[in-house]
Amino acid sequence: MKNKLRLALLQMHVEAGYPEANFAKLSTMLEDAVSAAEKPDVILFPEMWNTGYALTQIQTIADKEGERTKAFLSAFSKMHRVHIVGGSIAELREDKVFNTIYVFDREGNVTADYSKIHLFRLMDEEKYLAAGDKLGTLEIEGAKAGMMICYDIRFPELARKLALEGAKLLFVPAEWPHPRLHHWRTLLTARAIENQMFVIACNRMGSSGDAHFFGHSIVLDPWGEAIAEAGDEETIIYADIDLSLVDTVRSKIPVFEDRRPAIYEA
Ligand SMILES: NC(=O)CCC(=O)C(=O)O
Repeated sequence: MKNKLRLALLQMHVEAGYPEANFAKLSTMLEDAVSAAEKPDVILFPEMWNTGYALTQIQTIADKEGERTKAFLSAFSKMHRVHIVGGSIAELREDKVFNTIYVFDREGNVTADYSKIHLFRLMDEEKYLAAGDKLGTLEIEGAKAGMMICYDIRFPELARKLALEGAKLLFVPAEWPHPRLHHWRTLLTARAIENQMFVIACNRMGSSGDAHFFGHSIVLDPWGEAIAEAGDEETIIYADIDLSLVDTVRSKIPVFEDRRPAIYEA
């Protein structure tokens, strides 16, 4: 297992309803990320980056079976020998639209996928999107990791399940708007502390209609300390992490040995 990983989080503006503009923007930011003095091992970007929340048009603009996204990101990851946790896209599968992450390894293979399982009613997701029904697990350089999408972070039992399955990192693409910056930071920090794992969360920035997205993409270590955090501008943030810190924290405060699930789990 490779313990040291360099992460890049692409905090981008998303043009709601304009996949062409979003593919072009992502392409530019991806090129910037791999041109950095020290190339990243893993790249993450925001939720629904291809369409944004243009939900009334989503059936026509969603990516059919994710084919366009997979062709684009597979070619990029292979060319630049980089892992990609592909934000999430609106993906048309049969007649339903899912909010789906695809993961690519350094050879351009799709190694995992996850469709958001908790739909966020405040943004009308349940009216236009279908929910996934399986856990999001992946491996990066031999390390187990988990995926959750945005609203999913309000469900601590999901993050705990991923940690119990061995995840040392948790990837979270998001489109999380004002006024809930305090919730964003607090929930992500809690997931990192309680599960003693790295949390890597990439939010979009900018506005779409009445929704204003604050960015604040963040990388938290297993102590819950922010080791990189963006402001509200369009930017790329980088973080160098050492996965051995997960074992160090878990041996100092052995939460996973001390659990008493027989008392509090149904
Ligand atoms: N796209 C989302 O799931 C937004 C979640 C959110 O804003 C929240 O407060 O939860």
